[in-house]
Amino acid sequence: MRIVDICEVTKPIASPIRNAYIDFSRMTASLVAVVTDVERDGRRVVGYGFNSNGRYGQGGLIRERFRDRILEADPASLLNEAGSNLDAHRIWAAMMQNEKPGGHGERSVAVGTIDMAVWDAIAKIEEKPLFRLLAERKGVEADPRVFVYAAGGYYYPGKDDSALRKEMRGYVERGYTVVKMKIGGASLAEDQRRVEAVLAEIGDEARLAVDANGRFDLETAIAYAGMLRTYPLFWYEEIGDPLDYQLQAAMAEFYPGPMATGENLFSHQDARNLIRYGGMRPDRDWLQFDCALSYGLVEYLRTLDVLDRLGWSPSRCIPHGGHQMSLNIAAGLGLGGNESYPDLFQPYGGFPDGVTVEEGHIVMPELPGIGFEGKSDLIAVMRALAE
Ligand SMILES: O=C([O-])CC(=O)C(=O)O
Ligand SMILES: [Mg+2]
Repeated sequence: MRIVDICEVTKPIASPIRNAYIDFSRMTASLVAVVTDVERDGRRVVGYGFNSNGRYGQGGLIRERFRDRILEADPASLLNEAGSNLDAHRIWAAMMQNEKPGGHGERSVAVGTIDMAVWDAIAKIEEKPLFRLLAERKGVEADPRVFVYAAGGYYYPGKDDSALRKEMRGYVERGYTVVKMKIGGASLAEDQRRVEAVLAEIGDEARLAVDANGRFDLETAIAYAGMLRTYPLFWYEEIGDPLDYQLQAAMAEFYPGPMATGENLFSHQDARNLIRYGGMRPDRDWLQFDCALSYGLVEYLRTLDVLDRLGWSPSRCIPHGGHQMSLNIAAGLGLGGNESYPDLFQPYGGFPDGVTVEEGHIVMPELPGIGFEGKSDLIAVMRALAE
């Protein structure tokens, strides 16, 4: 049993939207295939992965460094003890040889993308949904019913309050009970008007979360907190710079409601620093680390260990990114849910065909691997890469 090839292609996921920090007019994502010599059901097992939106494709790093380290390793060194399957932890170690610690940069995105494809292959070789395999290995019960919320509410040219309300109404009609919108890309007064427009639209049918994408300095963060805390928000997300733990800690004094952050922290060490120094409150705040951006599930398992040691339940994690990999982690390891972008970043985001949102939850279908084969537009793009 061995990995015979690793293919990467960088694909556009461009759109005219913007958040408080970036626009997505040139956004790209890496799509990766890990091709094995294993056959299941008369078909070669190929694992697939891609990176989340918000960081660009990683073709350079994947092709120049990480792919070759796996392909040049002794194939037997990448298998589990029994030699019956690939071992994600050993493959991860092969990728990360000769890499210094710290200064994570974006190699974490390249490694996370390959790691996703490795786990897809492993679960396919075992002929199980990844969420079942993860629960089994951890000795816990899987729960295929996962909370999901609708992320959107971006700024884009010509978008007025009525378009924003219509977008949010669409999410509520599709079964979501929590919707998210961007703030920090306009004046405070304008954002307050937008927030009030959305709250008037959704009434008590759904809750609203807001996301500042790390835009605010302390003064602005506090000014927004004074405005936002008058509404019953689901959370106030990524208020200041992702690495400014002191700012995050200070916000607890000004914002009693739930806060969320972590999508731009890319390692278990960074996650640990957030918990140590960021003043996050385990009874109400949310952690959004996204394995596809942060060295993959092998590293995410370390992050969950760190959280456990520091008294945090996995149910406080609702990852960023809206991909099926995190849906599997949520269903298998008891996360609090997952992000979803109902109208964005297709075909990569979303659910397998036929899966619908009901009362803010989806039920995972029993598909081998991560479940990409159940999403026809996505698997068509994936198979074009490697099958
Ligand atoms: O706009 C983005 O970069 C995505 C984001 O923050 C989120 O999904 O929370
Ligand atoms: Mg965010």
